Amino acid sequence: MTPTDSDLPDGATLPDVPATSEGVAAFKDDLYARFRDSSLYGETSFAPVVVAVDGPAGSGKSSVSRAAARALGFAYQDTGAAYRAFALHAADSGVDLTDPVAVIGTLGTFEYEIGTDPDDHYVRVGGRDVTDEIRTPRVTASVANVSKIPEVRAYLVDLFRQVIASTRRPGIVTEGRDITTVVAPEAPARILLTASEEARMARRSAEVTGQSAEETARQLAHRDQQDSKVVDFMTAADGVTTLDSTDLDFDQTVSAVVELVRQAASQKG
Ligand SMILES: Nc1ncnc2c1ncn2[C@@H]1O[C@H](COP(=O)(O)OP(=O)(O)OP(=O)(O)O)[C@@H](O)[C@H]1O
Ligand SMILES: Nc1ccn([C@@H]2O[C@H](COP(=O)(O)O)[C@@H](O)[C@H]2O)c(=O)n1
Repeated sequence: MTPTDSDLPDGATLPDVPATSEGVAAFKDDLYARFRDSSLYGETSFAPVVVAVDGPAGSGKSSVSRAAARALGFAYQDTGAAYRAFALHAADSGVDLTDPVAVIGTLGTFEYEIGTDPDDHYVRVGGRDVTDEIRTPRVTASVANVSKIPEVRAYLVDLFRQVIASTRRPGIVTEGRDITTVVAPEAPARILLTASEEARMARRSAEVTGQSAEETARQLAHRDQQDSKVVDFMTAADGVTTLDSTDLDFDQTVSAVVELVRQAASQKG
């Protein structure tokens, strides 16, 4: 939706929209900066700029997307958190996770909330904070049982789109496995974030304690293998830019994502 002066604080006005694409990009940067620095998010009615990020386990989707969202003044949505939270909810409901009908039956009682502020990320189910619990090996090992069920995917894809539509920031970085292809195929910036299996395993091993590097690597490879039967997140779909972070450090990877978003904004402008 085109912004108008009524979207701004009393007395503030929007500058004239410049005629060139570079001018439009600069205009948007200026606009985003205004909203990033203001408390106006609650009063805007812009369609958010969607940045879609997919990739395999350990590629840096969550950490890089969150940092990029912070740098851009955008919201951040971790969709894997919803699959994890739903797996926890279904297990806590006492159903057998290998029984799809029983699992689908628990969707009706799944009360999910996610914090999309990159500086205040939380996940709640039924009002209970499960931000840390959904990262436990028990949940990680069980999540593929629910994420492979088409009815669960359809329900969560709808939920992700609602979160995107309800953001009050100028944009939202949404990451997962099927964001570039299913959740937001029309997003102006679509990125497949990859890294070699060795790099991903080494990064994941560095953060996991209490388990051998071999076991961590085995679990990561197993999860990718299970997940890739359901969605293809190893090859970039048409129009999706591959960003290989194998030889980039964390900050370089975040900068590369931000640059891709700026390029996409200027092309659209
Ligand atoms: N370019 C990079 N260089 C070094 N470390 C990185 C880089 N990108 C990410 N990391 C680190 O790799 C680890 C895994 O990243 P992250 O958890 O964001 O991956 P992910 O793709 O979300 O994984 P999963 O799908 O399993 O949740 C983190 O410790 C993160 O800080
Ligand atoms: N778009 C997505 C996101 C996630 N999944 C499934 O959830 C699991 C956990 O995701 P993380 O990003 O937190 O690792 C993942 O292994 C997938 O099974 C998905 O299917 N689609």
